[in-house]
Amino acid sequence: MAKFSLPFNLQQWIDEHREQLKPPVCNKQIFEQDDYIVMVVGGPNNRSDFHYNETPELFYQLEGEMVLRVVNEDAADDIQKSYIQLSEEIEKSPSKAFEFTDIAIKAGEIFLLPPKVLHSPQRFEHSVGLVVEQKRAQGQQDALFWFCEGCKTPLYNEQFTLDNIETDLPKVFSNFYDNSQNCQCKKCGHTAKKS
Ligand SMILES: N/C(C(=O)O)=C(/C=C\C=O)C(=O)O
Ligand SMILES: [Fe+2]
Repeated sequence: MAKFSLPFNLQQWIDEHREQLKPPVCNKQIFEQDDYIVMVVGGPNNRSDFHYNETPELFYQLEGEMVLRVVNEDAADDIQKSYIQLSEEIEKSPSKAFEFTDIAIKAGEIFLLPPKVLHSPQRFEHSVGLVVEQKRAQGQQDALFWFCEGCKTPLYNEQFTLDNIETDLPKVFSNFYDNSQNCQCKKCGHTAKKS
């Protein structure tokens, strides 16, 4: 027989787990069963990366406000690009600056991010949101990208298999920050700092 947890009070769950929503990502999964990845995410988080996800992400902001910074290289461009397309473009034009748009998501608002749109969640103090993602299919890979804060050109990216959404992202953060060559912009010399 399938195992499932009985309905519970989400606000009470949040109140009991608030202290566990810690940077850099501040996320905690609320179900063990993993057909969907359902997370509560607090703030302030500490993220300068952009997430590439082959599947959609649903954001429902419960308390306070967050900003989802998305990459829009060029308004006329299709922003749902595969990892291969993105990395080929970066290889072809490594000094091309990317552009970003900030999407504010306020308490009570819901937002569905399409697959393959590079996004960087910026979460503020005293904010809490619910995020729902799909369990990744076999062979499907996520990636994290960093762009120079000075000249907006690509600094580093890494593909990875997402098995555990609480622990897999910080491992890639370390791969980026622990190598000073990744963090130094070859175009303008600005260095990304872990805050
Ligand atoms: N939506 C994400 C994301 O990284 O894509 C968040 C956090 C953890 C999930 O991976 C977020 O919204 O803060
Ligand atoms: Fe994401």
